[in-house]
Amino acid sequence: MVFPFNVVAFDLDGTLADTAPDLTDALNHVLGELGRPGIPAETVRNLVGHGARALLRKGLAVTGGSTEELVERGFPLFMDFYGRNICKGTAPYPGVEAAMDALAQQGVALALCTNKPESLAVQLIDALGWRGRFRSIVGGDTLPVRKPDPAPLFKAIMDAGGGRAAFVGDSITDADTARAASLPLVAVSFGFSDRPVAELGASAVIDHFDELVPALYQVKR
Ligand SMILES: O=C(O)COP(=O)(O)O
Ligand SMILES: [Mg+2]
Repeated sequence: MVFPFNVVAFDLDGTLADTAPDLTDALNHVLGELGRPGIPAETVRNLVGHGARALLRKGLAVTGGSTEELVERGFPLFMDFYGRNICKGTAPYPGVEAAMDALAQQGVALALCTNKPESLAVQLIDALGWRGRFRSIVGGDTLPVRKPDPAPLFKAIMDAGGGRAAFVGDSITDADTARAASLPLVAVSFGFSDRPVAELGASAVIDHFDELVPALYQVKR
């Protein structure tokens, strides 16, 4: 059977890898520098998905209040600390490399569409040894707009060669992006969603990456 998609685009944080430990360390480092208490990784999981500034803004909000001045003060500290510690506690989700191999064997091009700043996304993909797997990488600052605007997803797909495409993600941001792009979303149930994944309105939900290829056959359009 011919594979139903030419390009599969992936979100990064909470989809390909559990980045919460390193994001938490970086956020707590910055909060400490700004005189705030740290917050646990379980809370941080619910704050990721709208980019680094949004993470900082939400981290400040739950530890005493956020101002744009504090966000701007903290942002370079976050970029510096996280950049130096980006892959210490971060772990790929089980089966993700086998799933990427299976897609590549079908001739599918892999694209990355994350709200992480592009430089950090490239750095993390490099650290995970995945640079050769991705035909395109689009971050939250690659274009003037970020997810849930569909433009970054379209760019990631076109840069990867275009054609029939599906998106794989973990959060409401990804669901809104896929909807805006009129593309199918496969949602992962193990990511950073701040609400039950069943409520995202995804075309399919997977609990393990072994289910990705069958799910893509099922959602083909
Ligand atoms: O919020 C972020 O920094 C990135 O999150 P994403 O990879 O899930 O888009
Ligand atoms: Mg995500």
